[in-house]
Amino acid sequence: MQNSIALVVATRNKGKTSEIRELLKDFPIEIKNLDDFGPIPQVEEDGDTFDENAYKKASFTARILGYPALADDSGLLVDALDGAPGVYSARYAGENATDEERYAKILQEIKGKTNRKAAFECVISIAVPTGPALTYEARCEGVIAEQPSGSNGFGYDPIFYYPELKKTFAELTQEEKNSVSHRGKAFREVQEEFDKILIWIRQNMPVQEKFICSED
Ligand SMILES: O=P(O)(O)OP(=O)(O)OP(=O)(O)OC[C@H]1O[C@@H](n2cnc3c(O)ncnc32)[C@H](O)[C@@H]1O
Ligand SMILES: [Mg+2]
Repeated sequence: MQNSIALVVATRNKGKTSEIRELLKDFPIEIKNLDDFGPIPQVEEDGDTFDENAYKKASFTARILGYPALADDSGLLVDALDGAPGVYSARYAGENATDEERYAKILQEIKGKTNRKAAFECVISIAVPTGPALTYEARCEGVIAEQPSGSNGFGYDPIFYYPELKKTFAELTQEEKNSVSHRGKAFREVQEEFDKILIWIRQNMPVQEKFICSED
């Protein structure tokens, strides 16, 4: 009998959670969400890079909960806006804005510009409570659509047109999006290294009992 490892997916974004669960579904781990625990203080995502913020979220969660944790920090970079919204993607139109308000602001700002190139970037950090972490990152290139289209996915997906599939990300199924997206690509590396990651977690966890769940 083998014991499996529990891993907390440290995100409050339901769209991301769903994609990440799908990307990790074939692996021998027990995935926990933040909702599985009581109230947890929110991490301030004040880093200058996706790397910094992903590490902050993963290491903070691991430390507070005593489990290995995986965080994703990601965002949209628009060429004609000098890489904005970038690390500010989640709060581009203000803290309480909706996804629609955020992408409407981008459409407004690039109105009339000929260069509509954009990219999504994603950094995954997997951390243990004592601090060490592993990092994976990827990028996906596309263009900003003239108008929003599609209702799948989340965030900026309705305005992110992916030329190879001639659709916006919001017009793709979750499986199709995961097969080409920034998050999907970063997780492909996680998947390839999964055995090594499990060994690394076991070696770096301070207390062995809590994060190992018996399989029945
Ligand atoms: O920090 P957590 O709790 O994970 O959730 P979040 O929504 O705040 O996530 P980020 O801090 O990483 O902010 C990234 C923002 O970029 C956008 N984004 C990231 N990945 C995306 C994707 O695959 N499709 C569309 N928009 C995406 C989306 O609006 C996110 O809110
Ligand atoms: Mg966030």
